[in-house]
Amino acid sequence: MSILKQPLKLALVQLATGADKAANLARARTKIVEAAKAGANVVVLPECFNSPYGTNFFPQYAESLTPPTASQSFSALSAIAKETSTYLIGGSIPEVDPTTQKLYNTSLVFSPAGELLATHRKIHLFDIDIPGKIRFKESEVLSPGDSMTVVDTEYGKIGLGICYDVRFPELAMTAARKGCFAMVYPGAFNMTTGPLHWSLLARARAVDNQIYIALCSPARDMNASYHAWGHSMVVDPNGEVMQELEDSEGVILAELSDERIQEVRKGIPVTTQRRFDVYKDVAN
Ligand SMILES: NC(=O)CC(=O)C(=O)O
Repeated sequence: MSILKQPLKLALVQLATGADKAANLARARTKIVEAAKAGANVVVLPECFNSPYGTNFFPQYAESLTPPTASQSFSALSAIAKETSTYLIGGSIPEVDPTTQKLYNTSLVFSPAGELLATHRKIHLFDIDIPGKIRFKESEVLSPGDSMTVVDTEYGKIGLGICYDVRFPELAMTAARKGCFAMVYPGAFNMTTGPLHWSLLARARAVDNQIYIALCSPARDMNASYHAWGHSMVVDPNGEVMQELEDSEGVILAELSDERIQEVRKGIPVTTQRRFDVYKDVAN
C-alpha cells in the first residue's frame, strides 16, 4: 500500500546558531531559501535553532505561542514557509505557556501557505548523567509534552519527535503503524552520545519500521556551552545513510519515494510478518 503519494525532496538545514535570536532567524531564512531554490519541498531546522541549548537559556528565550501574544519565531517561520512555498518543520524553540508558566521544548510545523499544521512538545525530556562526561537535566526547567504528532501533508504523513524522543522506539513504531512514510527529529546530540548513538538510532528506527528517518542538528560551536554533534542525516527505509553532514553548517537534500519504501518492504516483509499473537501487550 502506497504511503508516500509522490516523490519529495527533503532538506535538512544544519544551522550555525548563536545567542542572537533575530540573527538566528535571519540565518535560518537564508538557508531555507537556499534549500527551496535547490528544489526542497520539505525543510527541517535543528532543535533549539534560535537559542543556545541549555537549561539556563530556556526561560530567557521562551516564547508564548498563545494568541494574542505574537511569537517572534512563530511569525518568522510562518512567513518563511509561505515565501519559499515549502513545508517547514521549524526545529524547536523554548515555549512558555502564559497561563501555567510551564516551559516546553516545542516544534512548529507550517504548510507552504504559512499555516500552522502541528505543534509538537518534546515528550521524553533529556535527563542523563554520565559521570565525567555529561550531565543534562531538561526536567529541571522543562515540562514534557504528552501527545505524539503526525503531520498530514499532500505527500502523506510525517511523524515528528524531538531529539531524545528518537531513543524511544515506540514513538516511531506507532507513527509507522499510523501510515507515516518518515519520522523527522530535530535534535542536538553531543560529543559523548553523538558518536555512540546518533547514527545507530537513526538507522535502527529506519530498519525497525522501514520508513525514512531524518535527524537535523545545529552545527557544532566549540565556543558554546553545549557542543552539538552535528552529522545531520537522512536514512532510507533499508537503514542506508542517504546524506550526512559533518559538524559544520550546511544543507543536505534527499529524494524520498514510495518505490523505495515498497521495494524494501517487499524484500524483507517484516511489516506483514509481525506476531501480535505472541507479543499482545505491544499490539495493545
Ligand atoms: N539532546 C537530547 O535531547 C538528546 C541527546 O543528546 C541524547 O539522547 O544523547
